[in-house]
Amino acid sequence: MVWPEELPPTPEQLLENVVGCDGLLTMLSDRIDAKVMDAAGEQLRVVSNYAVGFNNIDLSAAKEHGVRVGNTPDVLTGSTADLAVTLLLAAARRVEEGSAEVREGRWGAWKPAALLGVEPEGKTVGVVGMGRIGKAFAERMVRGWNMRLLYTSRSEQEDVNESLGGRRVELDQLLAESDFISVHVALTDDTRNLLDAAAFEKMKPNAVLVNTARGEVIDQDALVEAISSKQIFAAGLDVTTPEPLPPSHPLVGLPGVIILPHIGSATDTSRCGMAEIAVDNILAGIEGRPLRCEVPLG
Ligand SMILES: NC(=O)c1ccc[n+]([C@@H]2O[C@H](COP(=O)([O-])OP(=O)(O)OC[C@H]3O[C@@H](n4cnc5c(N)ncnc54)[C@H](O)[C@@H]3O)[C@@H](O)[C@H]2O)c1
Ligand SMILES: O=C(O)[C@H](O)CO
Repeated sequence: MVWPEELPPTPEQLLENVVGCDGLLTMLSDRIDAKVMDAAGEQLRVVSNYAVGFNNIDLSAAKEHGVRVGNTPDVLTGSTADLAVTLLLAAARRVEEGSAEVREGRWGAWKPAALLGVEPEGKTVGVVGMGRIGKAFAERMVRGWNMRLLYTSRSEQEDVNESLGGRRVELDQLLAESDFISVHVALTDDTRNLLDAAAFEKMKPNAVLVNTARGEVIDQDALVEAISSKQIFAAGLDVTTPEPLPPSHPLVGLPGVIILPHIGSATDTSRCGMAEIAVDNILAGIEGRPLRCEVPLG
């Protein structure tokens, strides 16, 4: 069956509707854990996530249940890196605030010091998590704006060091020296709330923070405080927790913050590429063939 509603199934609806399925094609709003796998039944062979991130799937439970897991890497790397650049520039140049002034009829006159922003040219960019999207973002910033590159990674990235002049550093150094910080780590137990109040204290007052990874990597209460107290300059977020963020949340409408509805991969090219891989993955899993893109279960 194809879920017919506009909104994703609730956890209860998911449990009811997976019964008897051989494969599940899931989205990041579907939490797939042992309960769901038990409800599906023993014939469940594959969970094919229509996303590169797979933090919504319990991999240990998948291993225990003999269920393979697929994801959709690469085809969305460029589009998501482009959106990180878009957010960086939009936050740095206060596009949201300016646009709101025009829309709401508050724009009085051109003034020399109105809506002053910060420029990336020649500054330092810090990439938190140098995976596929982190690299594509770093390439854009170093080649486009001649930036000095710092990054965190679980291992040294020789190609990044050689081709982009990158330097792998500890997170604290990245936070203290970067003018622009972009988050690209996968969400895991190690990266949840990686950027907390202590991290914001280390950042420069002119820092612009971008997150296109997962909302849970940033402590949002700490971010509200950091922006409100001008501890950092601005933030551009494609991801939040929860999604959608209620309109009453203090981050919504906070000057200096621009929030998008998780559209990093929202281009025809990326979404069609993701669909092809996700369909290939579920068919291969059901038929017992190797998945085109398989998530290792450890
Ligand atoms: N906004 C969107 O629409 C959108 C689109 C695509 C991906 N994403 C998010 O972006 C993430 C990255 O995608 P990708 O294709 O680059 O994946 P990737 O696996 O290539 O990169 C993730 C990187 O995080 C690193 N990492 C994990 N734990 C770490 C830690 N504790 N410290 C430092 N680095 C750590 C990994 O080593 C890896 O290099 C996805 O997991 C997903 O959450 C969001
Ligand atoms: O992980 C992913 O792929 C995104 O969040 C949606 O494209």
